[in-house]
Amino acid sequence: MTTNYVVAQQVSKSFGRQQVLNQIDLTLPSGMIYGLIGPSGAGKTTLIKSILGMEAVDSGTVDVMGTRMPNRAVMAQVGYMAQSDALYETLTARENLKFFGQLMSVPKQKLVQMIDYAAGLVDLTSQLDQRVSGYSGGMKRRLSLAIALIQDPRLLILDEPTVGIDPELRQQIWAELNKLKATGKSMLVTTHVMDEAERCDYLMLIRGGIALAQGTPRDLKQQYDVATIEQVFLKAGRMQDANNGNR
Ligand SMILES: Nc1ncnc2c1ncn2[C@@H]1O[C@H](COP(=O)(O)OP(=O)(O)OP(=O)(O)O)[C@@H](O)[C@H]1O
Repeated sequence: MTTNYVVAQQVSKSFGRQQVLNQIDLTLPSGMIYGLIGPSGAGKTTLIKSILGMEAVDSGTVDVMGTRMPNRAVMAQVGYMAQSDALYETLTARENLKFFGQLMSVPKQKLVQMIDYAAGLVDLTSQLDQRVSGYSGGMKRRLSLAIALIQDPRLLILDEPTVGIDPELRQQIWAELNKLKATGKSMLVTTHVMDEAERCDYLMLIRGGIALAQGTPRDLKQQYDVATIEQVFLKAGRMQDANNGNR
């Protein structure tokens, strides 16, 4: 049976006079990679934070794992990788992983195994005992991803996980995300990288807080009669601008 890990219905949110999310619906079942694409300022991070219960919505509802959000216990079960890295720079990567693992109540015997697994996944095994202050931007990003995985979550929410990560490692990370998916885990991923959008099972195109289009990459390309998601993105944007101009 397919379970819905996330069900967001008619979510709206404003900051002051600016409406950042306008009646967004999003359903994320188990075993799916769901991509959120949209230009800078479209509302992607605000939507993610609303789903996590970190941002209060003005109207609409969000359920995660069948529980109405906000809910601290459920939030703690979600692997979340924020857009900016929240790492302890004076600690080593291993110490960071250990700290966050303990915070997430990972059992002691499992923690050592999970640190090895997560570090291997992001190719940081040989640098695990270096201080984070000496890490490059891409290494920090990879460590943040490892931390999001440390408690072996069923749901991962990743805000631009591959920014600053070189193409080869990005391939490896996507291969691993697909493996995680095959075990029934789900991922909600924001990205600016169009070839990553093509790798998602399902996409929401969001612009100015409005879900312009939703569907599988193949459906979207058919719907807009174009060859790539980048072209879908451009065409949907132009159509939105034309509609706004007509109002
Ligand atoms: N706490 C806040 N207070 C006021 N405005 C905010 C706040 N957070 C976000 N915004 C505004 O809401 C809009 C959407 O921001 P959001 O970060 O959700 O966009 P985004 O699609 O994630 O962009 P990016 O791809 O650049 O990360 C932006 O105009 C932003 O300035």
